Amino acid sequence: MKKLVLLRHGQSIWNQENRFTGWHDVDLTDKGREEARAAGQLMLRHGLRFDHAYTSVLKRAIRTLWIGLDELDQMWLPVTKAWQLNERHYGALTGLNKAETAEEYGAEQVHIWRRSYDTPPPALEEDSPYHPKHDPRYAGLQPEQLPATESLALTLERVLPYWNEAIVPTLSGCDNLLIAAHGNSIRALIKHLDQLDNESIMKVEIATGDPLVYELDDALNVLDKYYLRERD
Ligand SMILES: O=C(O)[C@H](O)COP(=O)(O)O
Repeated sequence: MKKLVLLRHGQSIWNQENRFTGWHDVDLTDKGREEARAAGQLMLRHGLRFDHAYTSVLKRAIRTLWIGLDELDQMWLPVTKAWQLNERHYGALTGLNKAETAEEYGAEQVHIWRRSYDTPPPALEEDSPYHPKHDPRYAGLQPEQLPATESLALTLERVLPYWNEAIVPTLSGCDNLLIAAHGNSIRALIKHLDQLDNESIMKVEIATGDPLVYELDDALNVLDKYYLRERD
Protein backbone atom coordinates (compact mmCIF):
# COMPACT_ATOMS: atom_id res chain seq x y z
CA MET A 1 0.00 0.00 0.00
CA LYS A 2 1.23 3.48 -0.90
CA LYS A 3 0.69 6.69 1.03
CA LEU A 4 0.27 10.11 -0.53
CA VAL A 5 0.21 13.05 1.90
CA LEU A 6 -1.18 16.41 0.79
CA LEU A 7 -0.13 19.30 3.02
CA ARG A 8 -1.25 22.90 2.63
CA HIS A 9 1.38 25.40 3.76
CA GLY A 10 1.19 26.96 7.23
CA GLN A 11 -0.38 30.39 7.76
CA SER A 12 1.22 33.00 5.47
CA ILE A 13 1.57 36.73 6.13
CA TRP A 14 -1.22 37.44 3.65
CA ASN A 15 -3.43 34.70 5.16
CA GLN A 16 -3.00 36.57 8.45
CA GLU A 17 -3.80 39.91 6.78
CA ASN A 18 -6.78 38.29 4.97
CA ARG A 19 -5.48 39.25 1.51
CA PHE A 20 -5.95 37.38 -1.78
CA THR A 21 -2.55 35.82 -2.49
CA GLY A 22 -2.50 33.40 -5.41
CA TRP A 23 0.92 33.44 -7.11
CA HIS A 24 2.32 36.25 -4.93
CA ASP A 25 5.30 34.89 -3.01
CA VAL A 26 4.69 35.69 0.67
CA ASP A 27 6.42 33.93 3.53
CA LEU A 28 5.01 32.11 6.56
CA THR A 29 4.13 33.87 9.80
CA ASP A 30 5.55 32.55 13.09
CA LYS A 31 2.23 30.75 13.53
CA GLY A 32 2.64 29.27 10.04
CA ARG A 33 6.11 27.96 10.92
CA GLU A 34 4.66 26.48 14.09
CA GLU A 35 1.88 24.81 12.08
CA ALA A 36 4.49 23.34 9.72
CA ARG A 37 6.49 22.06 12.70
CA ALA A 38 3.37 20.52 14.25
CA ALA A 39 2.52 18.83 10.92
CA GLY A 40 6.06 17.39 10.78
CA GLN A 41 5.79 16.16 14.38
CA LEU A 42 2.41 14.56 13.64
CA MET A 43 3.84 12.74 10.60
CA LEU A 44 6.85 11.68 12.71
CA ARG A 45 4.59 10.25 15.45
CA HIS A 46 2.72 8.24 12.83
CA GLY A 47 5.91 6.78 11.43
CA LEU A 48 5.56 8.49 8.07
CA ARG A 49 8.77 8.68 6.02
CA PHE A 50 8.88 9.72 2.40
CA ASP A 51 10.68 8.63 -0.76
CA HIS A 52 10.20 11.91 -2.62
CA ALA A 53 8.47 15.27 -2.14
CA TYR A 54 6.89 17.79 -4.48
CA THR A 55 6.15 21.43 -3.83
CA SER A 56 5.37 24.63 -5.71
CA VAL A 57 7.79 27.45 -6.51
CA LEU A 58 6.30 29.62 -3.74
CA LYS A 59 8.17 30.01 -0.48
CA ARG A 60 5.21 29.44 1.86
CA ALA A 61 4.90 25.87 0.53
CA ILE A 62 8.66 25.33 0.16
CA ARG A 63 9.35 26.47 3.73
CA THR A 64 6.49 24.35 5.09
CA LEU A 65 8.08 21.37 3.33
CA TRP A 66 11.56 22.21 4.69
CA ILE A 67 10.25 22.54 8.25
CA GLY A 68 8.23 19.32 7.96
CA LEU A 69 11.18 17.39 6.52
CA ASP A 70 13.43 18.80 9.25
CA GLU A 71 11.09 17.38 11.90
CA LEU A 72 11.20 14.02 10.09
CA ASP A 73 15.00 14.20 9.84
CA GLN A 74 14.55 13.88 6.07
CA MET A 75 16.08 17.11 4.82
CA TRP A 76 18.11 14.94 2.45
CA LEU A 77 14.97 13.92 0.56
CA PRO A 78 14.83 14.54 -3.21
CA VAL A 79 12.41 17.43 -3.75
CA THR A 80 10.85 18.59 -7.01
CA LYS A 81 9.58 22.17 -7.23
CA ALA A 82 6.97 22.76 -9.90
CA TRP A 83 5.09 25.94 -10.85
CA GLN A 84 2.16 23.68 -11.78
CA LEU A 85 1.56 23.12 -8.04
CA ASN A 86 1.30 26.87 -7.33
CA GLU A 87 -1.82 28.31 -5.74
CA ARG A 88 -4.49 29.26 -8.28
CA HIS A 89 -3.76 32.71 -9.71
CA TYR A 90 -6.06 35.28 -8.10
CA GLY A 91 -5.91 37.75 -11.00
CA ALA A 92 -6.82 41.37 -10.28
CA LEU A 93 -7.85 40.43 -6.74
CA THR A 94 -4.21 39.71 -5.80
CA GLY A 95 -3.22 41.79 -2.78
CA LEU A 96 -6.76 42.99 -1.98
CA ASN A 97 -8.28 42.42 1.45
CA LYS A 98 -10.95 39.70 1.26
CA ALA A 99 -13.39 41.41 3.68
CA GLU A 100 -13.03 44.82 2.00
CA THR A 101 -13.56 43.20 -1.42
CA ALA A 102 -16.75 41.56 -0.09
CA GLU A 103 -17.95 44.97 1.13
CA GLU A 104 -17.28 46.49 -2.28
CA TYR A 105 -18.58 43.73 -4.59
CA GLY A 106 -20.88 41.80 -2.22
CA ALA A 107 -20.23 38.58 -0.31
CA GLU A 108 -21.98 36.51 -3.00
CA GLN A 109 -19.72 37.74 -5.80
CA VAL A 110 -16.62 37.17 -3.70
CA HIS A 111 -17.83 33.65 -2.86
CA ILE A 112 -18.26 32.98 -6.59
CA TRP A 113 -14.72 34.18 -7.25
CA ARG A 114 -13.35 32.10 -4.39
CA ARG A 115 -15.30 28.88 -4.64
CA SER A 116 -17.16 28.56 -7.97
CA TYR A 117 -15.63 25.89 -10.17
CA ASP A 118 -15.20 27.84 -13.37
CA THR A 119 -15.70 31.59 -12.82
CA PRO A 120 -12.24 33.20 -12.65
CA PRO A 121 -11.68 36.53 -10.91
CA PRO A 122 -11.07 39.55 -13.20
CA ALA A 123 -7.75 39.23 -15.03
CA LEU A 124 -4.60 41.15 -14.12
CA GLU A 125 -3.33 43.78 -16.52
CA GLU A 126 -0.04 42.74 -18.17
CA ASP A 127 1.75 45.74 -16.67
CA SER A 128 0.71 44.83 -13.13
CA PRO A 129 3.74 44.02 -10.96
CA TYR A 130 1.84 40.88 -9.91
CA HIS A 131 1.77 39.55 -13.50
CA PRO A 132 4.00 36.43 -13.70
CA LYS A 133 5.63 37.70 -16.92
CA HIS A 134 7.73 40.04 -14.71
CA ASP A 135 8.94 37.20 -12.48
CA PRO A 136 12.24 35.52 -13.47
CA ARG A 137 11.20 32.16 -12.01
CA TYR A 138 8.71 31.83 -14.89
CA ALA A 139 11.15 32.98 -17.61
CA GLY A 140 11.24 29.50 -19.18
CA LEU A 141 7.48 29.33 -19.71
CA GLN A 142 5.62 30.20 -22.90
CA PRO A 143 3.50 33.38 -22.68
CA GLU A 144 0.31 31.31 -23.04
CA GLN A 145 1.29 29.27 -19.97
CA LEU A 146 1.36 32.39 -17.76
CA PRO A 147 -2.03 33.02 -16.16
CA ALA A 148 -3.44 36.50 -15.59
CA THR A 149 -6.22 34.85 -13.53
CA GLU A 150 -7.43 31.30 -12.83
CA SER A 151 -10.62 29.55 -11.78
CA LEU A 152 -10.34 26.16 -10.10
CA ALA A 153 -11.10 24.62 -13.52
CA LEU A 154 -8.12 26.43 -15.05
CA THR A 155 -5.95 25.45 -12.08
CA LEU A 156 -6.90 21.81 -12.68
CA GLU A 157 -5.87 22.22 -16.33
CA ARG A 158 -2.24 22.65 -15.25
CA VAL A 159 -2.26 20.53 -12.07
CA LEU A 160 -3.72 17.42 -13.73
CA PRO A 161 -1.22 17.07 -16.62
CA TYR A 162 1.58 17.52 -14.08
CA TRP A 163 0.01 14.88 -11.84
CA ASN A 164 -0.24 12.44 -14.76
CA GLU A 165 3.12 13.13 -16.37
CA ALA A 166 5.39 13.75 -13.35
CA ILE A 167 3.83 12.67 -10.06
CA VAL A 168 2.12 9.43 -11.15
CA PRO A 169 5.36 7.89 -12.53
CA THR A 170 7.21 8.82 -9.31
CA LEU A 171 4.43 7.51 -7.07
CA SER A 172 4.18 4.31 -9.11
CA GLY A 173 7.84 3.62 -8.36
CA CYS A 174 7.85 4.42 -4.63
CA ASP A 175 5.87 3.90 -1.42
CA ASN A 176 5.32 7.27 0.22
CA LEU A 177 5.09 10.71 -1.36
CA LEU A 178 4.57 14.15 0.21
CA ILE A 179 3.12 17.12 -1.68
CA ALA A 180 3.37 20.49 0.09
CA ALA A 181 1.19 22.89 -1.85
CA HIS A 182 -1.73 25.32 -1.61
CA GLY A 183 -5.45 25.37 -0.82
CA ASN A 184 -6.58 25.35 -4.44
CA SER A 185 -3.87 23.24 -6.08
CA ILE A 186 -4.68 20.65 -3.38
CA ARG A 187 -8.44 21.05 -4.08
CA ALA A 188 -7.68 20.36 -7.76
CA LEU A 189 -5.84 17.15 -6.78
CA ILE A 190 -8.68 16.14 -4.45
CA LYS A 191 -11.27 16.71 -7.19
CA HIS A 192 -9.31 14.30 -9.37
CA LEU A 193 -8.49 11.68 -6.71
CA ASP A 194 -12.01 11.62 -5.21
CA GLN A 195 -13.67 12.03 -8.64
CA LEU A 196 -15.80 14.86 -7.29
CA ASP A 197 -18.21 16.70 -9.57
CA ASN A 198 -18.00 20.46 -10.11
CA GLU A 199 -20.65 21.09 -7.46
CA SER A 200 -19.12 18.95 -4.68
CA ILE A 201 -15.62 20.41 -4.92
CA MET A 202 -17.03 23.89 -4.14
CA LYS A 203 -17.66 22.77 -0.55
CA VAL A 204 -14.18 21.36 0.07
CA GLU A 205 -12.00 23.55 2.32
CA ILE A 206 -8.35 22.85 3.11
CA ALA A 207 -6.88 24.06 6.41
CA THR A 208 -3.28 25.18 6.78
CA GLY A 209 -0.74 22.65 8.10
CA ASP A 210 -3.21 19.74 8.24
CA PRO A 211 -1.74 16.60 6.59
CA LEU A 212 -4.30 14.71 4.48
CA VAL A 213 -3.38 11.07 3.86
CA TYR A 214 -4.47 9.00 0.86
CA GLU A 215 -3.84 5.27 0.99
CA LEU A 216 -3.52 3.92 -2.53
CA ASP A 217 -3.10 0.52 -4.15
CA ASP A 218 -0.42 -0.17 -6.75
CA ALA A 219 -2.71 1.07 -9.54
CA LEU A 220 -3.19 4.30 -7.48
CA ASN A 221 -6.83 3.58 -6.68
CA VAL A 222 -7.86 5.27 -3.44
CA LEU A 223 -8.29 2.72 -0.62
CA ASP A 224 -8.74 5.17 2.24
CA LYS A 225 -8.47 8.88 2.98
CA TYR A 226 -8.17 10.67 6.33
CA TYR A 227 -6.71 13.66 8.09
CA LEU A 228 -3.76 12.43 10.12
CA ARG A 229 -4.90 14.39 13.22
CA GLU A 230 -8.05 12.20 13.27
CA ARG A 231 -5.83 9.17 13.95
CA ASP A 232 -3.65 10.88 16.56
O1 LIG B 1 -4.45 32.60 -2.40
C1 LIG B 1 -5.07 32.82 -1.35
O2 LIG B 1 -5.53 33.93 -1.06
C2 LIG B 1 -5.31 31.70 -0.36
O3 LIG B 1 -4.16 30.98 -0.22
C3 LIG B 1 -6.42 30.79 -0.78
O4 LIG B 1 -7.51 31.56 -0.91
P1 LIG B 1 -9.03 31.06 -0.90
O5 LIG B 1 -9.34 30.53 0.47
O6 LIG B 1 -9.78 32.31 -1.23
O7 LIG B 1 -9.15 30.00 -1.97
